Amino acid sequence: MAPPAPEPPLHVMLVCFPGQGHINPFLRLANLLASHGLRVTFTINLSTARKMKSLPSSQRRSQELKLEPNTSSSSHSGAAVHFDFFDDGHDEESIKRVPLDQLMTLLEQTGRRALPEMVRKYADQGSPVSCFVSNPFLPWVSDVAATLDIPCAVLWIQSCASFTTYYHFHNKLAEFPTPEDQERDVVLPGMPVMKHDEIPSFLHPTTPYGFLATAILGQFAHLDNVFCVLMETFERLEEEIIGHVSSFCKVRPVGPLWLGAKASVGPGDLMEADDDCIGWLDRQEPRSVVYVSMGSIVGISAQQRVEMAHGLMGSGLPFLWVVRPSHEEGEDADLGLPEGLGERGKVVRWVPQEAVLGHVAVSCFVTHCGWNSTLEAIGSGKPVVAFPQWGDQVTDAKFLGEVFRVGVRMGRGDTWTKLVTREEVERCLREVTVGPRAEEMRENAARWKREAEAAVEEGGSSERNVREFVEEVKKKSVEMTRRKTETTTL
Ligand SMILES: O=c1ccn([C@@H]2O[C@H](COP(=O)(O)OP(=O)(O)O[C@H]3O[C@H](CO)[C@@H](O)[C@H](O)[C@H]3O)[C@@H](O)[C@H]2O)c(=O)[nH]1
Repeated sequence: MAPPAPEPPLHVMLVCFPGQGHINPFLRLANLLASHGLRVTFTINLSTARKMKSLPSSQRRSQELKLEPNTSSSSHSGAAVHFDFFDDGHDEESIKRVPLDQLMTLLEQTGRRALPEMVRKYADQGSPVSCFVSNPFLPWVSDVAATLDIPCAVLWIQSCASFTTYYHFHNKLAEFPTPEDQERDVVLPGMPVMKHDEIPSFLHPTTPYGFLATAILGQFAHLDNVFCVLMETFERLEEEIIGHVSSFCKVRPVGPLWLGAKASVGPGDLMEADDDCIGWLDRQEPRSVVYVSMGSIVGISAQQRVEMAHGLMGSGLPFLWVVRPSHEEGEDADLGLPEGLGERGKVVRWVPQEAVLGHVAVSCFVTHCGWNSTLEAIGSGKPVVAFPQWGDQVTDAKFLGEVFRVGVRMGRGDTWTKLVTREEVERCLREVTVGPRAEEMRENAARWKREAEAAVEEGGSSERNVREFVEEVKKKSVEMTRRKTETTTL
């Protein structure tokens, strides 16, 4: 008699929002789950996927479309990361012109139709979807999952501090700044007191991005639909806050995903990296270079670029600066940087950031404090100059400076309109590199690096949480199959 056919691996479908800050942690989670023997389907809108795949395979970090998991075990037949895309009716160029609020609606309309079709397709292929992992900007995914009777988790890709702040705001559990009292402090359990410009700025009454608050808060209205919140953080980093959040919500800190996933993240970069930046770093003295990057979305004004340039030059330190024109200026606009800038520094449009931060030549990181960059700095043990612009970045900056104690904050208030002068840039750079607290910041950064590595090692808190999540998905899958069998036989 022929042996029974092997069971297909559990199948988890990750639904990602089209932004670099989302794609990176989602791809990292995809790799990680596949290394635990799951089949993972990474789903995103087609026009974004085209940009991800079009990158040259020679690029240092973004290798070719990665279909095999980073696993040493061969026992998980069929386990891998697969890609599947839903058509949003746009191409790579036209999607860039869709305003963010309209993009949200477009993704919901096209995604709501496409996901059930994909689920049917996989069931027909003998690889039914056992679990969805949704994105905080796509709260409707958990509705779709509920309609299909498939369990759904969410990957929260910002800090637990931001999570609890949004939660308390959504549920009206604390006092927040109001139009009448714009400078009110915010007091939340397990958190240091936050000033009005330290809460995620979308929650402030003066924000021009109210629709983003609505989108993010949508996740909290759907929290009952998800059986667990995977979080891109680690227990030691936000111990007290995670402890408090665990009293009202099932959270599993699984980060830093970039350290845990170990492998390259696949074809995630939406921009092409400079070919020579690592070679350039190799030619610099150890612990000498200032690395400057404002992530994938933030563009600083032309005037601010000039101040930054003079501040960098005035510091006398070599620098690697990732800078692009702002969205309003357009991709091809001239950066208008002062002459002589190239003598001590290298100006590029995109780098393989993990490799840059891990390079021995880099001494500190001037960052906008997106949560991915924050965790990449923490996991690389580099002190920071925090230059937040909006959203969770201002909260992350507070934690980097005052709680993790690995840096200083540059500029306060509305940095969109207020200029941070060249003198201020220089002063902050001096403070983190040679100032009286520089050594202490370096030691703290080195300690956080060790903590981050310990969290993702075998038996570490994040590694354990991933394993327990996989077990939970298995149990839920068995329950789901039993429920469906009972329904069919009735
Ligand atoms: O030259 C570069 C610049 C950036 N990166 C990567 O791009 C990602 C950027 O992510 P992040 O640091 O989080 O910044 P944003 O792209 O600005 O992220 C958005 O999404 C994040 C997650 O929700 C939020 O925390 C931020 O506030 C929001 O701006 C990181 O993984 C970086 O390693 C590169 O690889 N090369």
